[in-house]
Amino acid sequence: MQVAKVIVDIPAMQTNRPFDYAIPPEMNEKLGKGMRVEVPFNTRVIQGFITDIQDHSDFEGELKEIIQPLDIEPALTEELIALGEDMAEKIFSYRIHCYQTMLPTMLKAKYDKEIKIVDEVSEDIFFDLFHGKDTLSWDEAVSRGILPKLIELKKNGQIEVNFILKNQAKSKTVSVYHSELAMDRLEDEYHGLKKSAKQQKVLLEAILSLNGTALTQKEYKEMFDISPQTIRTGVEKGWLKLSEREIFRDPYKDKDFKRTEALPLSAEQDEAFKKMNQSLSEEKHEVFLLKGVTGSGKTEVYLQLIAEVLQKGKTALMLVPEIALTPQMVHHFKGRFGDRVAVMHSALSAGEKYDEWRKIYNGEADVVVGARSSIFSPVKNLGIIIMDEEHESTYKQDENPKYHARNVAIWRGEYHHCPVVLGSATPSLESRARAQKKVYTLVELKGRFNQRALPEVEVVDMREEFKANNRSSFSMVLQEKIADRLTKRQQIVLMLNRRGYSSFIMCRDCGFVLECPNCDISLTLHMDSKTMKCHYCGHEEAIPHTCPKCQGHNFRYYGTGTQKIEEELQGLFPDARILRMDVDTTRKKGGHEAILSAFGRGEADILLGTQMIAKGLDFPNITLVGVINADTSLGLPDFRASERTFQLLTQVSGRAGRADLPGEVIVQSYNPEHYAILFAQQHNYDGFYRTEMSLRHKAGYPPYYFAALISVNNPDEQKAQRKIHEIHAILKKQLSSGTIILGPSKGSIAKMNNRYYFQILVKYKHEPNLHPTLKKILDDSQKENARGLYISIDSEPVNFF
Ligand SMILES: Nc1ncnc2c1ncn2[C@@H]1O[C@H](COP(=O)(O)OP(=O)(O)OP(=O)(O)O)[C@@H](O)[C@H]1O
Ligand SMILES: [Zn+2]
Ligand SMILES: [Zn+2]
Repeated sequence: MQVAKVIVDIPAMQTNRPFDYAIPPEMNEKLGKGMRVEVPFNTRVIQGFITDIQDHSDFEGELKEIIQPLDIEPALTEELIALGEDMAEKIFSYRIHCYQTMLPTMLKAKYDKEIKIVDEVSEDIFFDLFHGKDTLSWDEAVSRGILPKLIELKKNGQIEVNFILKNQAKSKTVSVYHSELAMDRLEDEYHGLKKSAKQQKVLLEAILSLNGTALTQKEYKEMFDISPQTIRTGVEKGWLKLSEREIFRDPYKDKDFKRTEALPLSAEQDEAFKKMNQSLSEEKHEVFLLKGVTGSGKTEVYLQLIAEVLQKGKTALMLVPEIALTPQMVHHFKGRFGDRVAVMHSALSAGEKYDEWRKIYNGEADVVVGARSSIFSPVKNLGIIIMDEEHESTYKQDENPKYHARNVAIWRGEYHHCPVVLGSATPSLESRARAQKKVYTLVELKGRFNQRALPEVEVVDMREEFKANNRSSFSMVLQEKIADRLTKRQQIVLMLNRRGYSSFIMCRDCGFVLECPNCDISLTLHMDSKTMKCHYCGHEEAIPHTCPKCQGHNFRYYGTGTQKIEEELQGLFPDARILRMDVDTTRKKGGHEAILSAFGRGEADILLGTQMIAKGLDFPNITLVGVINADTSLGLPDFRASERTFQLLTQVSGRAGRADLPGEVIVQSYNPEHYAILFAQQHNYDGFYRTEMSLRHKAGYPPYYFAALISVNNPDEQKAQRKIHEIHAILKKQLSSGTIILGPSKGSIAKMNNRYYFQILVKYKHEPNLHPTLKKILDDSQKENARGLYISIDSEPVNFF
């Protein structure tokens, strides 16, 4: 009898191990590891993943039988099965959660499926199994009990399974407006307008700058503040044409990518390349920290390493922070490797993501470029894993399973005996410290490509500006430099640092601040929708006109949003063409790309945005970068605040002067003597690293200590509190004296979605007892879990107090 080990879909400690199921005789030799199956569990029928197949079971009682397979080929590779097992253990997660995270949404959803013949089959099969048709519905195959036969056919590559999208027939389009008029015709219209036709002027300017690009009404509103009414006027006057645009569209699908060839490497690039290529040819697992200043040409080194890997018939995984999946990045990879590249980005629909996943699964793509979750791509025969901007906190998933893509990358690199390259101009302290200890191999690119100079950085003391009666958000020197670049027709990037920063309103009379009724935070003001929103639970309400507490009418609006800054900037420079990039203007699919491409084409003089503009941009004409407020991220109650600020300033400064024209950076600050700002000014990563390390050492923070954050939440504040004290007592008893237990304290947000949060932070250097103790706590709390008490453990918290 064949026995399948199955991880069932019940996320609980007791079920966090494989259960044995008998494989019914007709499915003998057909089922395989990684396939999903339906199994009976207690009185229910649930799904599960087969993790192994054996010929006996140690289970004493009578084994239940597998009901039916849910796949006709494995959804998970053997590698991913093993990875999920290790991962669950390390991060205190459930194996079922880890496995589910690895799969594209499409596979998990309840779509109708059909089986299609894709290669020649025998007459018997065609007539008996498929009843003389090319396709067969999944449900029919199940009810006729022929899945085992189909598994065989799938193995031979004769059939494939397709999802039937219910809404496929429905149009997935939105209305967009574009202009088909020639430039000079539009110019004529523009000059023919009456002085009073202000809105129409704005519209024509926008149309001119868009150069035929089609936008939705909403995009017009958000990018240019043009009302739907004005759009209608534009249509009536024949300036704009209405058409339909697909919403779910792979923005890169129809593009032709110009093929590029490998560029001759600089001496420094070549040296770095050779070092890493060494472990490629030795098929050795080694983790490299590629520390290369902004503009040093890391991308070309990545491309050439990947080319080597492909030459050897292997595959490559290239991770980038989501936001860096710009057309530029995609161009680099598609341009060099063509159709062999699968790009996984959030702009794809579930169906398109599944298509890319399948391309990878079937080995039709051998280079995968994608954000965090693509670290689980089912690539076989990996030759290299590269993680660009390795310091980015988006590589850590905040929700369960709380994994860090860097750790997963290293695990997979070990599995495949291949190198892992962590690249950054501003490596995380953790990685830099590991390189120091020779756990990682440090490879450096110290200069910019072509010996271009790093930009000159000037720090402006905003307290002095205030004293000198300058109430504007822009210092005098920044205003001068902007004016200068505008006349020289060079481009400017302005960053508003809004980390941990939001707009809210306060009553001037009594100090009342509007808070979320469900959470313990103030509501954020959104001018575009004219509402107050909670960023945690989504609660939304109208902007109040009277104070609920004192009935006053004098509200003060706090938090200078990008929108307000834009208005101020436009006031100072009425002729400047400004593109704004923030959460509001990029929310929709492709918004990010549209803005950046427009800027790249020179359709605007100034790109004004939040920290999302700091990364990856490589535009030759940017000669001035301004940071409007360097300090907001310093004030955060987060031990990484200085590190984040240093990284952000260094990254954004790095956008200036990347080509022939030299760059300049103006950093405005109220703490101009802060070391994070000074080291960023001097482009002195090593100095920052040393200073910050000694501070972390004194304070007992990572990377000197490891940390684990245990958090408890319950709708009843007292229950949650009681539990956290219980846990505290256990930890005190079990852990050694060298380990620091902080708390219990209220969560960083004490109340979220009507649940109360309490937490304990454990800091340790070597604590063999921690893992078993925490596992036991989780185990014992299972029964309570059912009553709405949640315990969660983050083994590598990114944010804590
Ligand atoms: N070998 C080369 N030959 C010609 N141009 C190169 C070469 N290497 C890099 N460049 C050019 O130098 C510029 C900077 O390179 P790249 O964008 O890769 O920098 P980076 O190290 O990724 O910087 P950042 O960390 O700021 O993103 C790019 O315009 C790139 O095209
Ligand atoms: Zn809320
Ligand atoms: Zn009031």
